[in-house]
Amino acid sequence: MAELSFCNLTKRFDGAVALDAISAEIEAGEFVALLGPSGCGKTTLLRLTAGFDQPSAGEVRIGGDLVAGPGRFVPPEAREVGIVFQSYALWPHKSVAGNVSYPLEVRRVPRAEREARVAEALALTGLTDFAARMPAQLSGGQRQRVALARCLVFEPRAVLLDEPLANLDLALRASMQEVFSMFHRRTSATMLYVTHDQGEALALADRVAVMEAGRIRQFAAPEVLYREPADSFVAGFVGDGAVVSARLTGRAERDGLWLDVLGQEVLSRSATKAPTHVSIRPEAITLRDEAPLRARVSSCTYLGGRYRLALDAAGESLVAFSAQRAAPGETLGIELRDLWAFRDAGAQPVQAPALTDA
Ligand SMILES: Nc1ncnc2c1ncn2[C@@H]1O[C@H](COP(=O)(O)OP(=O)(O)OP(=O)(O)O)[C@@H](O)[C@H]1O
Repeated sequence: MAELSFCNLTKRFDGAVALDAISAEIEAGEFVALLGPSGCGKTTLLRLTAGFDQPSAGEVRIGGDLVAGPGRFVPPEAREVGIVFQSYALWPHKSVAGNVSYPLEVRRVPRAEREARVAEALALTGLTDFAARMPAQLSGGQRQRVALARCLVFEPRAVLLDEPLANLDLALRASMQEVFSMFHRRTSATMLYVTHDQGEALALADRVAVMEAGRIRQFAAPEVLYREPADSFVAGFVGDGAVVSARLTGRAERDGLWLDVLGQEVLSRSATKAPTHVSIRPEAITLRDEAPLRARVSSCTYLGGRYRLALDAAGESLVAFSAQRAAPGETLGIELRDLWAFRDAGAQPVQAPALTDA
């Protein structure tokens, strides 16, 4: 049974739709990221799950129990979910151990058990040596670990995290990502993690829900989002690369469709027989001097170990990787392979005229 489930979940603020009939299921122990641009409804979905807001329509279930829906609303304190905010929200006058112990005191857990569980939670988050410190004496990363320890100590059914790393610098974000991963592996907690940072979502989550304008555009494993984006929005928002229009040549094979892409006939993977666009990831472009498709280098950036080339080819902007530096203005030959084709809502598939051997 799904641990968290949303059915036609809708939230309107003064008539404006923030969440538009979302349905999704999250399995016990899954780490799910909600990814999307500012204002797409990520925090609203988290707040409805926590019980800080009531839905305008639809249902939220936790562990199969209806916690919000027609005629029913379970308040946040009775939902048994842990929440980690960007702002840490620690008690400033309690020590680290005091903060972590608090949820157990509220639940009237006996002292000996409380002390054992606090020690365990501090050990799991690497805070044992900081037990007696006050929050003001900690770094941002350490404070966030206290917030995590405080939420795992009462063994919640699910942990909700709202941009927990947004206040930390880049190096600390990377090391805290490892703390979250380790925490998830060791506790098998169900986690719902809000971020607008695609790197964070792809690195941490088992599955990512890509949201836009109150809807989920695609809910899939990171590798699937990258290799098989459902539409132009997902292809553009997740990972590097380009989206260009494609035309059917009418030829199909067991492992794909032949499409006219930038004037070349390219075998493409697809889930639909009538695609309108292709996603061209940098790995799908091979540089080859004698290739007939010509591309002009518009910029070259060193990434460490390889170069990222921004290219113009047949009026489209592409991205390729190269082992060698290239000069802006230089012309290169490129080959396309292993493209992913999809149909964009509203776009009509087009049949290409027969390609001639140029
Ligand atoms: N209390 C509120 N009153 C009115 N409108 C609200 C309220 N809370 C959110 N909204 C609106 O609902 C929409 C979704 O907001 P939400 O905070 O869920 O987005 P988000 O994806 O979390 O964005 P961000 O990444 O900027 O935090 C936005 O248009 C926002 O302005």
